[in-house]
Amino acid sequence: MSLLPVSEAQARLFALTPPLPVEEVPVTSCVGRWLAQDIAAHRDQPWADLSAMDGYAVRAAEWPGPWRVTGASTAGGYLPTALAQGEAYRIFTGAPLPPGADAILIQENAELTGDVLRGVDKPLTPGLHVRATASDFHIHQTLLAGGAQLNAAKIALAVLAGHGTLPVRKRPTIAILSTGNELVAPGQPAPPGKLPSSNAPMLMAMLGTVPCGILDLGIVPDDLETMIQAFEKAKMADIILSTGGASVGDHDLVRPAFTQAGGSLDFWKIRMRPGKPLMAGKLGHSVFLGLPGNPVSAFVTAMLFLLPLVRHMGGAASPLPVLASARLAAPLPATGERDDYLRAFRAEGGIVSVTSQDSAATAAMARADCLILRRAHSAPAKTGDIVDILPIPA
Ligand SMILES: Nc1nc2c(c(=O)[nH]1)N[C@H]1C(S)=C(S)[C@@H](COP(=O)(O)OP(=O)(O)OC[C@H]3O[C@@H](n4cnc5c(N)ncnc54)[C@H](O)[C@@H]3O)O[C@H]1N2
Ligand code: MOO
Repeated sequence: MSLLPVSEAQARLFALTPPLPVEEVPVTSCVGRWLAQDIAAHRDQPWADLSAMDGYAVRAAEWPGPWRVTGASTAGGYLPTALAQGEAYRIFTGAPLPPGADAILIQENAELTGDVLRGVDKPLTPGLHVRATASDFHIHQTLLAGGAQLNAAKIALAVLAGHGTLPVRKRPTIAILSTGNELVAPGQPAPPGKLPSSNAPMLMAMLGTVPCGILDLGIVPDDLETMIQAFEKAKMADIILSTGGASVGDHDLVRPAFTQAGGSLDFWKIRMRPGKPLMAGKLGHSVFLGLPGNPVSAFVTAMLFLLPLVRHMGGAASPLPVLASARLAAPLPATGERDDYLRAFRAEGGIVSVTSQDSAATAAMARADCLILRRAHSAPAKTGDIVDILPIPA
């Protein structure tokens, strides 16, 4: 079987399923979710000409007064009546200007004797310290595009626009199977021949950065029947995620177990290093993603396939990771048949690749804060060359 280019595999993975259905979610629970449609304003913001400062509402042309203070306007108070000539209103931040007023004399520049007000310092200009009606946004204006990811600022905007809930895509549920006879649960004794299972905790940490629900189905031994049963159980999730058993060895049973459980494989083996044995397919309504067992391979394939799949199912407009550019602090050798995703970190002099690029080298992986993408058949790279990188989310 020839190796599938990464971008083709990503496209085929997304083609296995449309984004999940839409649900209305309270604004306080929307962070990280993707909007299912454009969001328009239900109101003007500000709803009237509002004062930006504490002081006095006046006509700028009447500078420097004197004015007679005949009323007051407060945020949330009665709507002020119109200002007559020579009149000023006491006003506070966020309060509406009385009709006729066009500027705010801040109280630091005001001299008040009884109810007679005079201005000091610089003359007023119309509009000074006034937030004009709808200057932030106006009713019916489209404020947020479908597919945008909701962060704190976008949620604030939606609330001010009049929304209490927002239409977002459902979060995918993910069932994780850690395959391998050699594995023991985290923190358990690992006698010779055994190994703490680190992939599920690592993947759960990565999935903590995207909206989803996780079902850890634990360690599954390399036994065909048990593995088939594990797939049967995992079918309730939107995504079935396995690690290990993806390669060609006698104990690599994930593929046969998946197909015997009724799954249909869409692709296997990607033109990338690490991560070649990655596979994907469909089992019932679930998308199946089989990651290689080596921790570094599982990490890199999760960045390039698992997190993008969650974003795609969650309705993201741009589910793929975004490349950045960086300068190399040291040369890199030519690449071979596969795209290399080198673990690296950003230092003062540029990007430095970690000492070991072995796909089982977890200590080296833990020092990395980015991946350098070196496409297949690239010539050697020199110190100072600009390369593509994928920042690793904190
Ligand atoms: N003859 C060939 N051998 C291999 C090939 C190949 O093309 N021909 N591909 C190699 C590549 S590339 C990779 S990557 C690995 C992937 O193998 P598997 O997905 O079958 O993974 P396992 O053999 O089950 O495990 C590999 C390695 O990772 C450790 N492991 C597994 N699960 C976990 C876990 N949950 N936590 C921590 N560590 C885990 C496992 O003990 C092994 O050391 O295959 C190459 N072989
Ligand atoms: O492609 Mo494997 O993931 O190198 O180690």
